Amino acid sequence: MAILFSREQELLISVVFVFLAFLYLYFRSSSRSHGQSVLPADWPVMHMLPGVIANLHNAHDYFAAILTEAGHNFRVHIPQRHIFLTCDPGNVRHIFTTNHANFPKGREFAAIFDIMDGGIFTVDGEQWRRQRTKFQSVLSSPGLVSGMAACCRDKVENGLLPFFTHMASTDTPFDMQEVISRFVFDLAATPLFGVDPSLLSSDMPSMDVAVAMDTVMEVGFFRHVMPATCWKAMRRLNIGPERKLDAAHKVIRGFFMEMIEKKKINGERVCNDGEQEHVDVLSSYINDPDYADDDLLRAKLLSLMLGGRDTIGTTLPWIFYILAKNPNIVSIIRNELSPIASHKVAMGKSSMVIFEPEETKHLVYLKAALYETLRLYPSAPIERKTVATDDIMPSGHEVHTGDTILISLYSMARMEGVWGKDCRDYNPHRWLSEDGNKLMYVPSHKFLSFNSGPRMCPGKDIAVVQMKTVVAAVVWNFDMEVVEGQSIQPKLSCTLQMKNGLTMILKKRET
Ligand code: HEM
Repeated sequence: MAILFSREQELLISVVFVFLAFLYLYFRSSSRSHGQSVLPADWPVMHMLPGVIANLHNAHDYFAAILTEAGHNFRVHIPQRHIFLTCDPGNVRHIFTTNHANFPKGREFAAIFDIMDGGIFTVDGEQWRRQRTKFQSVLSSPGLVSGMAACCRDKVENGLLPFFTHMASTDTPFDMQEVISRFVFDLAATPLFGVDPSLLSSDMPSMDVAVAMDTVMEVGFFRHVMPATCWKAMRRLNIGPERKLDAAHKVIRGFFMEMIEKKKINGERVCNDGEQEHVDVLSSYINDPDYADDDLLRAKLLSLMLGGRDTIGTTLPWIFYILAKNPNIVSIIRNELSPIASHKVAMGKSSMVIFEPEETKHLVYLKAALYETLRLYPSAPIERKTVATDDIMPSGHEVHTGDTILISLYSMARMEGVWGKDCRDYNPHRWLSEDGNKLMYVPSHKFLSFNSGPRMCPGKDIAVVQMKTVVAAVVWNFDMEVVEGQSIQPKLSCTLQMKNGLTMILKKRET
């Protein structure tokens, strides 16, 4: 009886939320005047939830507007939750480094990403430490990182460039985000399983697993914003986004179980980049007693797959979009690539120039352009932490046990107080030393795109190598154009994918 009553109550809460959100939208659209405060009103019962929901379609810019007006920190009060929203670098250093033990991800975070529960992204404390140590030892194994770099180079030469050449020769517009999504799926899965799923191939197979992974991030965003009782009620009733997520979970589970079963039958396989063979990551995990449980193994592998796939897959379309709009920056990148390319052409290599990972290592401007993209368009635009015990932030704000802290990376990039008056401009020069020969040191609590402190991204170096390989090859061999009339905006998701994709036309360059 008690359980029934609780479900009815949860459903009622959901209906009331939706009703109030619509009501608020209606009044807002007819009442907001220019110059009015963007800070959400604190209503009885619903507190700030109606204001937050009314601006959800534009959440990241809305948070940036709030934090600009409020001075880098703001308390968001919604039913059942106290949220401290910040983009203050001093607070970030405190949360991620100085007092990081007091700011775990927390159980609610694990519940939100239940398909990954037990994987490195959702656990804290000793469980996290063990997985981090394991992953770092796998990454440090001789040949794995160079194998990942080599696999990327190989896929650029045999997958991405032939596809682009075909589209360019027929003047056909295509969705760059979808093509990159196929490419990074293969890029992340090949070293993980030792098998190339070949999503980027001429027959363009179904992307249902990649789409299911995107759904986890989209519904994850919804769960972050909604009071837990609301999304849990929807999950029990299997309605709305929760219904979509349930279907996505089934697809993901099926894919990972298939890969694990194949591995058990076929034993250790290798990722072959044509010249050398490299042992895959799954082979290093499959006989480890910490990973004996299949569900846990799946959750842990999914975390690694998302770590490599979603991040690079989100960043590359943004950089192509920005470069297509900034021909002057493309020219500077080409000037930097030119000595390497001329050498290759003089050696009589094919008309399509591929830059080896070793060759792009020292290219400073290319790296500055990548970092500038990640600054303005961080692949994880929001980080979330929980407060373990009462604390006082360097900004003077008090936070209390159980509070949620949301750190808006997207907003931090848009704060004049952090990045200067031109913070909203795309300007790779801000990363360069005066003589332009070196990259300036920027602390990770200010440039948080790869996280900061003990949980800093362990894949950063390999990610930069891979992205440089892709961007150098595309920029050198093609001119890029964004098809007019598109609305380019972030999707409502935990990653900063583009909502409507990115339709582009490429033209082969005569070099
Ligand atoms: C553009 C590329 C990348 C970006 C921007 C990026 C960013 C991040 C961020 C922000 C986190 C913290 C996430 C959180 O705890 O909420 C993270 C963690 C992590 N990343 Fe990356 N990442 C990138 C590429 C990669 C790659 C290629 C790999 C794998 C080779 C990887 C593996 C991981 C892992 C395992 C963690 C968890 C670390 C921990 O919790 O201790 N990342 N990354």
